[in-house]
Amino acid sequence: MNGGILVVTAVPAETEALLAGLITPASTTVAPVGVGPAAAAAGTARLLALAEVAGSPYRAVVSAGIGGGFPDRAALGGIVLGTRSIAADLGAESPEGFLPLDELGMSREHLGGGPEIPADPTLLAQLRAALPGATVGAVLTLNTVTGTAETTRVLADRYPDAVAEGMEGHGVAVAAAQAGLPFAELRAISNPIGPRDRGAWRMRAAFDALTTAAAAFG
Ligand SMILES: O=C(O)c1cccc(C(=O)CC[C@H]2O[C@@H](n3cnc4c(=O)[nH]cnc43)[C@H](O)[C@@H]2O)c1
Repeated sequence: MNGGILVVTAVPAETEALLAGLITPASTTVAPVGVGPAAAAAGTARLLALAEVAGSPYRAVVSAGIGGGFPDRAALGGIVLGTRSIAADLGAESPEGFLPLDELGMSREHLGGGPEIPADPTLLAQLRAALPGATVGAVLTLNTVTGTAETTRVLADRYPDAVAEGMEGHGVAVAAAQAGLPFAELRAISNPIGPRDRGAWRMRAAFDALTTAAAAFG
């Protein structure tokens, strides 16, 4: 869509939930690009490049979908807006703890967008104004869904401002950064981060929240 926003999700069900809530569908493209940061980065970069080649580049990119919420930081069925998207397992272990990619001595040109990519302030402000009930904080991107109390505690301690986790945000952010486009991340909380417990999932509430939140994209 010429000059429109590109909203990418992991799976078609998330795309459909958002499409059901758009007010002006002509100004927003919603598309599934795959699960995990690699698929999300590759799929988003391809869509951005195709639009550029067609002479109708997008003006902004949003990573949207369901996600896990840190207990007491983000409510089930609520919406989270990311202040920054963090590649929380991209780096190196050491006896002193996790070392993020930018602390491994590599030159900046090899870091892509870097292991932490901030949301565009103007785009985030627009989304916050449209979604005043949203929880705002850092969103982690992980290749592995957190499933133990220990990992939950480690991540919560390492990132005190993190409110949610997903598997795509940072990958989408890298594609947006490399295309020079504003980026933001939106997550509807489907499950608490912690010991694996399918009984605690609230998928219907999260998908309904995505549909309601879609009005923020126009
Ligand atoms: O099998 C499990 O234990 C499990 C727990 C949570 C999510 C899944 C998924 O397969 C969904 C991955 C999909 O949804 C996003 N998502 C939703 N909740 C989380 C989460 O707690 N941590 C990370 N990602 C989550 C994610 O962005 C993927 O697109 C399985």
